[in-house]
Amino acid sequence: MLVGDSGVGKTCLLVRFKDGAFLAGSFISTVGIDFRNKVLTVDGVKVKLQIWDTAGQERFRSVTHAYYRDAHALLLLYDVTNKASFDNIQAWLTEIHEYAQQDVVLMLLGNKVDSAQDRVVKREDGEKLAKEYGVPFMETSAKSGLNVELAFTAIAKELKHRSMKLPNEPKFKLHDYVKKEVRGSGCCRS
Ligand SMILES: Nc1nc2c(ncn2[C@@H]2O[C@H](COP(=O)(O)OP(=O)(O)OP(=O)(O)O)[C@@H](O)[C@H]2O)c(=O)[nH]1
Repeated sequence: MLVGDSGVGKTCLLVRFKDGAFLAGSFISTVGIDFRNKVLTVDGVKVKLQIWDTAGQERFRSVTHAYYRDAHALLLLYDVTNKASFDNIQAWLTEIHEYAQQDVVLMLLGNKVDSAQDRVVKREDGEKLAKEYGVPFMETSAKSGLNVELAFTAIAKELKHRSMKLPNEPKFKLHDYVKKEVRGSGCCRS
């Protein structure tokens, strides 16, 4: 499930991952909740991800609360060009703590890194916050595609590992895996 303030790029991130495209132009806010499926092959095993895209707007909050309970993983986004969306991360984490399963897989994503000139949230601030809460962290761009595949693959690997629990398989380490992240703005393919 994708969560975070309105306008941080949740729908665009999902569309980039699902269709490999960027929704340029006018911003159409998600109403309530929507989902898309994508099948990934992870270590030779097919994993079907059902990805729920939530509305970031406050007025839909009661709708999204109802979905937290069934989520196996949450991608929590802020927009590196919008300080308020970063400042609200703690409130989102409180909400997640209240409504989601205790062992939910959680990852923090700083999106829109292609907009280097408009950046107001430093990479180190994202890293620091993620470290404080023990959450894996990456910077992404739905516009350029930077780290989008990697973020969803990391989640898929973790979920596959949890569901299969093969005795001889080494433990998958999500925190280590996200170190494959490509740094920079990744500017720009549409
Ligand atoms: N430059 C840039 N713009 C982006 C990126 N991702 C999204 N946007 C733009 O940000 C705006 C909001 O994107 P959405 O994906 O609709 O945001 P959202 O988080 O789904 O918003 P809600 O549905 O209201 O919760 C749109 O105008 C997008 O084109 C990105 O990675 N880079």
